[in-house]
Amino acid sequence: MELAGAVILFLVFCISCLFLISAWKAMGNRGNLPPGPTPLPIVGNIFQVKTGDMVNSLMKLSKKYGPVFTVYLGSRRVVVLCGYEAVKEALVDQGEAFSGRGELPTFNKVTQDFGVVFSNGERWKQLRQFSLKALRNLGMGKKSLEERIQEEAQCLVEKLRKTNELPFDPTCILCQAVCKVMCTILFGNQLNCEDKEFLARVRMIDENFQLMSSFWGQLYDIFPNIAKYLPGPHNRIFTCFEKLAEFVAKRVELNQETLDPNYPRDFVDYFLIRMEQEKQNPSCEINIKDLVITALSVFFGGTETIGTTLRYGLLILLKHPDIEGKMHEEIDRVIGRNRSPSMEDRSKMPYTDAVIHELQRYINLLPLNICRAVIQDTHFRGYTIPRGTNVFPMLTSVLRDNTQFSKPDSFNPGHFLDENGGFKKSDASMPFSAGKRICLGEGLARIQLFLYLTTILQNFTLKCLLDPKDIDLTPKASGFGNIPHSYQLSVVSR
Ligand code: HEM
Repeated sequence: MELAGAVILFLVFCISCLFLISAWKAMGNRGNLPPGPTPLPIVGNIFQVKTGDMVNSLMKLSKKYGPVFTVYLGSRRVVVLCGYEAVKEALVDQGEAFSGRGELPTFNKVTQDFGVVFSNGERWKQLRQFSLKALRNLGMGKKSLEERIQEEAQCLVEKLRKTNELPFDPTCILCQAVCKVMCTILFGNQLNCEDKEFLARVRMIDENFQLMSSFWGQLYDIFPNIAKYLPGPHNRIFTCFEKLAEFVAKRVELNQETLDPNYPRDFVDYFLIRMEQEKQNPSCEINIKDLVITALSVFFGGTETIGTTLRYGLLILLKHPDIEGKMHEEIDRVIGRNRSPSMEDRSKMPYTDAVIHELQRYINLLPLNICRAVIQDTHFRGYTIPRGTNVFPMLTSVLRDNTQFSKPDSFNPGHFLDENGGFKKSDASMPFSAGKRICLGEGLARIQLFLYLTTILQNFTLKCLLDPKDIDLTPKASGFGNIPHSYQLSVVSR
């Protein structure tokens, strides 16, 4: 018996060794892939790409291997692109080849490959076209939507006034304002935004963005097949996403029940009508799950990105009161104190415009971008990247590229001003990414950032409990997103 046991153990050992060696060989067989550190079986480049510090580890590796290199996150092969030139060449010059969406396991557990953000192929093309058309019909870039945001900006001012110049954490107030606008776009005006369930969902959006960017979120994104068995805060991500998906699915059902095809009220209505029109079209691949997941992605993606940019932005302005002062001066001169800021004002406000561009550059909200994939075998800078390979077109390396910005690590609105104080564009300013999958909400985000920030500063001066020199602008977590440290501020009426 003992001998039989030893033989079995020996066989298991031999088979495991063979498996590990063949896995190692397969990973080591680079073909004509870009260079990179040698991976270990199963855990890949665990010693080079540090969980919890993915962004910095990848930037360090680019110093050794150059602007295009390969790493293994567990057993997933990822080609990393660094610097404006490499990212632009891939996403813009070879836009079609790099237009696939790669994996983001923390999201994929809920979305699978449904919805506009994570679908691929013909289904993605149709979803993107559907979504853009619906947003345009709803007035993206038109006066009606601008008026809705102006109205919300005034509500925000009222709420800020009620703080009576006492210190508060701005996270919820800002997130709520943005979320209300996103809800009007997606679900019309029927939603009661003071409702407890709605407010709980708003908190979940922020909580999830923080969790996804934390050590645990990164651990799950690198080793989903191991992390799914581990207890830990990452499991909360899926509870929150499921609750958010339930909330959105309920709203979609309500829209279905009350739909009048002649009077579409919101994004969901436009989508439902288009789905009905395409019912007989055999090449239409879109179904109700695509609508729910698209609405969930826009609800989550739209709210959290703008909310965090505003929160981080106010913290940066607290550290730079001189810059806030110059914005006050421009707002007073161009808009005055007696009317609401509007998008027409922006072209007359080069300083404010430059500050907002610089805020987005410096905050660098999604440093890794959202993972892409190549949709065919792709020749790139002398290498061959096999079809389906995941790609990180690192936005951090573009927004902090020292060939494009004179002082990339400092906050300096001068990056976007010419010698006469006029606004100066920069091709490397791509917080919304570039190419065929460029952020669908760029226009909407730019309107909201401009209107909220100018309306806040038209009415208030920002005050902090700390001395500006003690304010820490480094992110408290940097993974999927860059998350600012928690802080309190007070707003003093002007
Ligand atoms: C400050 C605000 C925002 C930032 C920094 C931002 C950034 C990004 C980035 C970097 C991507 C990935 C693009 C790529 O794959 O190359 C993206 C995709 C996307 N964003 Fe945004 N975003 C913002 C606001 C919004 C808003 C308000 C919406 C809602 C309409 C939105 C909807 C989307 C969608 C649907 C995609 C997926 C597009 C696709 O795969 O075709 N985003 N965003």
